[in-house]
Amino acid sequence: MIEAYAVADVRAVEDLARADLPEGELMQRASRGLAEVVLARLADAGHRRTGEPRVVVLAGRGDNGGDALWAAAHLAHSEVAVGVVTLGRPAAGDGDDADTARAAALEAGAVVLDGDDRAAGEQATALLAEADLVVDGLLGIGGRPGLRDDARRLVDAVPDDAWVLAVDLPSGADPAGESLPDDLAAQVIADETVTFSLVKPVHLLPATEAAVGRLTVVDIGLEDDGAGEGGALQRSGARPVVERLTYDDVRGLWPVPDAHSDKYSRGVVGVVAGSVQYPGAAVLSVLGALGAGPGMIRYLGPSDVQWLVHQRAPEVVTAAGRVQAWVIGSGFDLGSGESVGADALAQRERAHEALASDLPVLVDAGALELVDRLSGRDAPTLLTPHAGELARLLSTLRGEDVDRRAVEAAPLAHARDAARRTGATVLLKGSTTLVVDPDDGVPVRAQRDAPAWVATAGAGDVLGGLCGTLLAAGLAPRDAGSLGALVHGVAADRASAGGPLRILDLAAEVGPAVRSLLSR
Ligand SMILES: NC(=O)C1=CN([C@@H]2O[C@H](COP(=O)(O)OP(=O)(O)OC[C@H]3O[C@@H](n4cnc5c(N)ncnc54)[C@H](O)[C@@H]3O)[C@@H](O)[C@H]2O)[C@@H](O)CC1
Ligand SMILES: Nc1ncnc2c1ncn2[C@@H]1O[C@H](COP(=O)(O)OP(=O)(O)O)[C@@H](O)[C@H]1O
Ligand SMILES: [K+]
Repeated sequence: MIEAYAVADVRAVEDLARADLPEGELMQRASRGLAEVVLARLADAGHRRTGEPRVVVLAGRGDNGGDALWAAAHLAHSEVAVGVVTLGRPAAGDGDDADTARAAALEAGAVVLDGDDRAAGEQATALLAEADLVVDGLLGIGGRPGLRDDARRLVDAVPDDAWVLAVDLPSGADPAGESLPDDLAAQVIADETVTFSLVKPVHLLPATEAAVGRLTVVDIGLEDDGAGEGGALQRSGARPVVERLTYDDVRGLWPVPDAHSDKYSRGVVGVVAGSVQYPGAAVLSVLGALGAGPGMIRYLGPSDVQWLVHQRAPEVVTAAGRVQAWVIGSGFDLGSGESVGADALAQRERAHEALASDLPVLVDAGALELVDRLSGRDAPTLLTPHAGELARLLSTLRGEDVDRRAVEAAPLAHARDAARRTGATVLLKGSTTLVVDPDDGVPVRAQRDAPAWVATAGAGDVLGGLCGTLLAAGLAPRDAGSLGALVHGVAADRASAGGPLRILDLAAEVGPAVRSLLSR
């Protein structure tokens, strides 16, 4: 599991650690670790042009700039050609003279330019044009989202083929990971981000993760080292606010049958999905559920759709009976007004019954409009909207128009609001999928496991079925949603293998994905 801590907690942990250490020690550890990563990337050489490697370090006025400036000094000592552009007066480390790091970089042979000076600004642009690797030390966890014009001019001058390595986080990104900057161009888009001991929400949440690139964690000694006393993190009592399941977590969470299992104890999934208009969604929902290994599937829906489901999955039972969790809504066409047909009415009735039951229910797509049926529901409930569906759901809940773009600009806040208002767990789909519990104190899960090729019709239907099997096996909605998203992503990766994928292939890869994850 990867765990991220809120910025205020990170500062408290760092303060605790600093109290036991010589002045400036944490920044020295951070900058040395950072310089080592730079040296390793230069050695990788894939992104290097011919000739001697040129590193340009952008250093802002805070401690993020201090880290970058000290790293520049270490690099210059390692015979790397380093140019530094400062904006404002960079800090030089806890309690140090503000000029020490700058002087150290100069003395080690780095070219240091004052980016606030107009003439030097032009030199800085020329220096950047030749860079193989750019270290972004403009803003760290003290940064407000967005970049000022002076910083932006420098960032705009970074060549496309330079490796952009952000210190702690890409400057301009919201450290809390809550929102996109107003102007998307006003942030650094990093190839890699080097952070120090603790992962922060910016690194895992959907509004900011895409700008982070590859995440590398350098240990500066904030966590328990196993030597007995407990590290600053443990002593602070800080709890993570965001979590990400990794492949190694699957074995501990996945419901694996044993000698005492039978089809009922493993879990029967009831699927109420599809319509005469969208029959395929029923097939995909059922195949997603089957891939995850349920005890049994009951499919309820129009007889033509049942027939289609049976063509693909003869083991599906279509008679009513015992169920341990429901999956409702994929491919619904519930109709409205006078145009409601008998099939649509019957589907609506089945969905109402599922929501009125005391069984876990996964509510997808068309069934999300039955939101008024959620009030008073105590049983586990997992809503699985994409951004557009969440905007519609919130419009209904708030009684005012919520735009899809508003959801995309601040995904976590919107998912949290929907979870609070409905009392359900909300899984918001996207390239990073969020799973938000209605209880604010529970860490949010943020999964990013799928290739972008999976953004194709039907992928969500498979996900719903897959998560439904996990609910029927007894997993809580947060575990079912995040584990389901992980496995869905791995299956998509296998089906894609770097190219376009068909949804039936994705569904067929769910079982093999589980097998490979369980045998790690
Ligand atoms: N505190 C510690 O013990 C450690 C801190 N470290 C580094 O210190 C960083 C945090 O340093 P700071 O707290 O100084 O914060 P920053 O380095 O993020 O800088 C904040 C400064 O930038 C200004 N600013 C904020 N947003 C701006 C914007 N959008 N445009 C222009 N100026 C803006 C602020 O007014 C403030 O002066 C971390 O990210 C990390 O890189 C590391 O050295 C590890 C140890
Ligand atoms: N750019 C992307 N990268 C990775 N995964 C994505 C991306 N866009 C969407 N997804 C995933 O694809 C699936 C799409 O589901 P959904 O929007 O419900 O589609 P549909 O309703 O057609 O099945 C979700 O699992 C979502 O998380
Ligand atoms: K930075």
